[in-house]
Amino acid sequence: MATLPDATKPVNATEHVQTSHPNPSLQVTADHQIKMVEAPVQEPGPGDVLLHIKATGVCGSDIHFWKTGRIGSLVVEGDCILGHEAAGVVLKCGEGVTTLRVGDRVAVEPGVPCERCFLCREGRYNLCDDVKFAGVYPYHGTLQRYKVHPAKWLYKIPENVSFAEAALLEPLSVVLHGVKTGGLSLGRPALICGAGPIGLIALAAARASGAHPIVITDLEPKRLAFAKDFVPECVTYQVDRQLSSEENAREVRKLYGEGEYEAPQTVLECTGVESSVVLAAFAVRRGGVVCVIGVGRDIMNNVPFMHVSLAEIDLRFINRYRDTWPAGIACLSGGILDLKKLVTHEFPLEKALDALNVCSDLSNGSIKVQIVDDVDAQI
Ligand SMILES: NC(=O)c1ccc[n+]([C@@H]2O[C@H](COP(=O)([O-])OP(=O)(O)OC[C@H]3O[C@@H](n4cnc5c(N)ncnc54)[C@H](O)[C@@H]3O)[C@@H](O)[C@H]2O)c1
Ligand SMILES: OC[C@H](O)C(O)[C@@H](O)CO
Repeated sequence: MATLPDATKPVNATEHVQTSHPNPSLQVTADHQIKMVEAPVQEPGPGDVLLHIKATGVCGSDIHFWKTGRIGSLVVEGDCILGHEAAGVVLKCGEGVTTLRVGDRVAVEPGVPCERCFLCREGRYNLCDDVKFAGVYPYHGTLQRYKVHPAKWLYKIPENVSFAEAALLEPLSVVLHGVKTGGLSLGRPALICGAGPIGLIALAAARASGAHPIVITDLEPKRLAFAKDFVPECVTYQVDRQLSSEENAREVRKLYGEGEYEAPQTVLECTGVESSVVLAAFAVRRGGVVCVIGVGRDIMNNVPFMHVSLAEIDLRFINRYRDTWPAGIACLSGGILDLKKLVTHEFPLEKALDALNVCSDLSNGSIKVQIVDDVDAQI
């Protein structure tokens, strides 16, 4: 069998090893189709391992890549296997791998940075321009049975963390980076905007951080009902489309009390929608922090910068994560966060198309849809 020097290379059929092992995969095409395709199985190169992917969560970005073919500058220019929220089992180790063994259960950090640029050297590897991110063209993702990944970007998971939970470590990582950047703290009021998977994980993290009170917003009553069931201590606020963002912010503030001191100290914005960012800026107390986690398509021309500057609101942004898996694993394994309820739908790998369809339909109450592969995959 040929050995690949770099397992994260873009796909090139001649560099793949055909085996008799079926490897169903979910691919998106440049012309907005998704299809189940039999993919070749790669051989792990030096420093890499071959994984059996046991669980992958569907992310909103997978739906965007399918429906619109892009997220900002990330464009689907050719066939690409989707999926980046994953966990699996080590099937085979490449040359020089000393940290993992066959049979280890691992969570996947999907972005493999260059480790040479100044940002990588500063430790801000999430901003690396040369990152090879699984499931973002031209790098194949985890919605397949067999996937090669560098051992360095895999984390062993303890027995009390299931594959489904371990696949949640990726969106949890986004939130952990947001929580660190936004600075939630004990007894300080917090606001979470948006009750999708990211907002709900942020809600759980805010509660675990001791923030109090915590209000969460959304437009959808179903999502707010889910939030209330998930974290009963929270207060929910349904954003009123008839009101301006400033008026909605005034209503949100009333939920905390009358004074400026009672207003949220930190807002974690998890919608990526301009009107919600504006609401966040008006709802946060003077001198507070708005951490924008959401990434949307709005140009954000209406963010009230005069108000932001006069109130010295600290507007912060995050892009993915850096060095968050160990803390995420500790949170799940140590019972600090219980995210199991977020997985509302599960599909076998062969039915991955159905999973994406469920995820793209907001009316069915889905939160996190996962694709699991329970077969006994040998190599
Ligand atoms: N910064 C990063 O690295 C990073 C990583 C992952 C996801 N994201 C972004 O985080 C955001 C949330 O991700 P998700 O998976 O939870 O998405 P999602 O679409 O499932 O959830 C967004 C929620 O916001 C709600 N919403 C929409 N408009 C609103 C408004 N005006 N006010 C209040 N709620 C509103 C929606 O009803 C939905 O429940 C997305 O923008 C996503 O792109 C960013
Ligand atoms: O959590 C990571 C995000 O979903 C990714 O950055 C996305 O933009 C690419 O798939």
